[in-house]
Amino acid sequence: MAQYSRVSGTVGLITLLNPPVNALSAAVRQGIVDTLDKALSDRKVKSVVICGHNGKFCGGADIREFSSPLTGPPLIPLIQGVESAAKPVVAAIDGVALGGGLELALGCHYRIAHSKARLGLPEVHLGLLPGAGGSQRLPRLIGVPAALDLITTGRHVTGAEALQLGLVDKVTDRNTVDEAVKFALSVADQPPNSRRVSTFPCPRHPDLDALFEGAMQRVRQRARGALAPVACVQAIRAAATLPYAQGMERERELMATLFTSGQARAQQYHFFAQRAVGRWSMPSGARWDTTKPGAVHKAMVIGLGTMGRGISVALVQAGVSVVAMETNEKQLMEAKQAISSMLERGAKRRGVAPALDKIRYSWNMEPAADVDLVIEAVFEDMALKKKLFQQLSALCKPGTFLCSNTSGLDVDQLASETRHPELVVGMHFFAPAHVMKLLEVVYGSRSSPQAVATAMELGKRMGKVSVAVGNCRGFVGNRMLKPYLEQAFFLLEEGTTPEFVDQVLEEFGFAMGVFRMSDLSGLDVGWRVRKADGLLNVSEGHSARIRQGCRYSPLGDLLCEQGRFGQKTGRGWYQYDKPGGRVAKPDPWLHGFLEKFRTQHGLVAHRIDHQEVLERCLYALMNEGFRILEDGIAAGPEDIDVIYVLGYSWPPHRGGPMFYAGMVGLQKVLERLEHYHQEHPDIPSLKPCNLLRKLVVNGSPPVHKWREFLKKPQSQL
Ligand SMILES: CCCCCCCC/C=C\C=C\CC(=O)SCCNC(=O)CCNC(=O)[C@H](O)C(C)(C)COP(=O)(O)OP(=O)(O)OC[C@H]1O[C@@H](n2cnc3c(N)ncnc32)[C@H](O)[C@@H]1OP(=O)(O)O
Repeated sequence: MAQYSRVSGTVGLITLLNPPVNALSAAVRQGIVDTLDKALSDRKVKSVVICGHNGKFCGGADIREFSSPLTGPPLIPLIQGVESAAKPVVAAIDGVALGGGLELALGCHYRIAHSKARLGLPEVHLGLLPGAGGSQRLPRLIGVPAALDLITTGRHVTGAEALQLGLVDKVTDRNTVDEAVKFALSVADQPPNSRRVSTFPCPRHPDLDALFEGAMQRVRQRARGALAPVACVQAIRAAATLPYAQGMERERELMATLFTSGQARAQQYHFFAQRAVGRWSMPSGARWDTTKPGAVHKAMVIGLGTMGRGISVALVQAGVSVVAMETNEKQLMEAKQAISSMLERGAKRRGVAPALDKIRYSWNMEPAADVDLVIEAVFEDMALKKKLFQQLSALCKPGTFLCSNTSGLDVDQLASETRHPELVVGMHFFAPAHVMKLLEVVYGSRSSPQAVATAMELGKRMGKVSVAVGNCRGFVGNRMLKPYLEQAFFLLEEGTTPEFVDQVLEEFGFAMGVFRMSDLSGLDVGWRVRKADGLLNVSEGHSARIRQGCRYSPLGDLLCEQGRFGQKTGRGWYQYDKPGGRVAKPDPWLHGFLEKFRTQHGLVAHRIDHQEVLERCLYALMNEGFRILEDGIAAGPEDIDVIYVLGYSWPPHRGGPMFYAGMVGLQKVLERLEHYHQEHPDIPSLKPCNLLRKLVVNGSPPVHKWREFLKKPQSQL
């Protein structure tokens, strides 16, 4: 709804009221229509101010309403009504003006913003475009290049940046509504005719064709296969080349296509899933809303390789005092330099001073005695980590939380080395740790709810989306990666090439195919893990393609034995011009090696098509996702999907692997897995999981209903 009052004698004040973000629900839209009508028909009112309740202008259209038929006044004519008002209308922008909220402000004749307010058109992240005139008004107001940037990236700008762009008329650090009312009094006698943005000509640009071609190329590269960014560019092109009314018609057509697309559904699901994962629970019944996190003022990071450095930066930027520790003095100095420059670069980007005084460096563990939380990020070696946890347990003050950045080792084993296993949790960051938004918080069988709440809260402070998951090998993300990688290797053995597999996966929407990605992260990483798991030993009398009773591909190991570790050595699944080179080129040596391997193992290469590559890689991964749900390692499909989109570059417009399984159809996924498992009975990851069968038997319910079919995990406390 919207509240109405008359202030300062002649200003009609409309306040949008729909906590928490004053989204434009049907009731709010109706409220705006009614109150605007009141203001315009009140002869005492000379000008109008629109603001939002509780310091937030408006978070946009109410996304929850997108899945039901439209009720209440539609937004486009509503904004048109604001713009065509005969009395000046001023938007008082506090907090946020996003999506439909900013479009409403663009319909106002003046915009006054708080310097710290955030403005933006983030519809592209919901699979949409600014479809209430935003794609037509914004370029007319701030020019085509700036509009292309804001609309296709969906990025938010501060009030201060908005002033520079010409998006707002005035910025204030005082009370925005008071300033807007003063402003409204000052323009009360000025007819708003010349202030209607829809009547502005779109600023000219010397080479529109080149500009749009460049923009189209960029959006296609950034989000392969996503419809919304392309439609955004097309709509802005209409603004630049057509009269307003025709541009609006084009915007409507494009929006109608997007609105009903599976991609929009997937991205809106992802929006709510990111928020849903914050409402975590544990098998013991402990929950996010009944558990108080511990206070973390001071933390210690142990091990300053790439991960430890990024974690230190993320903590400092979140306002936590950090002791960064590394035993080797030379490495400590190198890390100090790297961390300082990361902090400086980050501060420059955010327009603040770098908080270099928030971090100090140590080559011994003594400072651990005085911190609230420790995150170890040492080499992925269980023996080393165990020793460290023993030492920490003896050194730290009572109540210090002990966290491991392990990407897959057993958190319970680490906890068992300490006097207080309840204080131990996994905090699995993703590289680069100060940039990537995902954090897997891993609870062991003895982790206390408070330890989990503390890690979850700390993740939030660092700007991350934290997902609480149970303890198992690889947790959620890396556990699911295993069958995916495995299939890719098997497909090479059976006849295809790394280039073809990567092409198929990149066409699906991954930024990088599995082999390109493996070259980037280093083939030796997986090799070391397989070695530790005893997988490199061939049992006597057995084929090299069978290990521990299952089909195994030694291809990755054979490349590592040749010193081919990927980009860093200039050779991997591809060749590079030099060690550290980034441009992957097909490698004839590798093709010859694959042929030799097949001959050696009596394999006859056969033609593998696009469908088989995609299905075997993705369905094996999804199947593991169903197993993870069945095992209670993830509480729901949203947790898995958020992990995959934010941590493993799963394309957001496909929602995440579990959502995608629902889109494909669970019945089809089951049938194809059955088919592939019949063809390859020695690959257990292709055997359809029971939960998948159960869901199919129960009519393939939509993803938000799957939790009803999951066993309630037993309390482990
Ligand atoms: C047939 C074809 C017809 C087509 C015609 C259609 C014409 C349509 C016309 C206009 C369309 C306009 C499109 C839009 O406006 S889409 C919405 C654009 N806005 C956004 O994307 C903003 C989304 N929100 C955020 O980014 C953040 O929530 C933010 C506002 C920055 C606040 O962040 P924070 O303080 O961190 O809080 P939370 O994110 O946790 O949010 C708090 C709760 O509020 C819920 N929320 C937020 N925004 C919305 C929204 N726009 N609609 C509904 N609900 C929203 C959010 O889910 C949280 O609730 P919960 O915890 O219960 O999930």
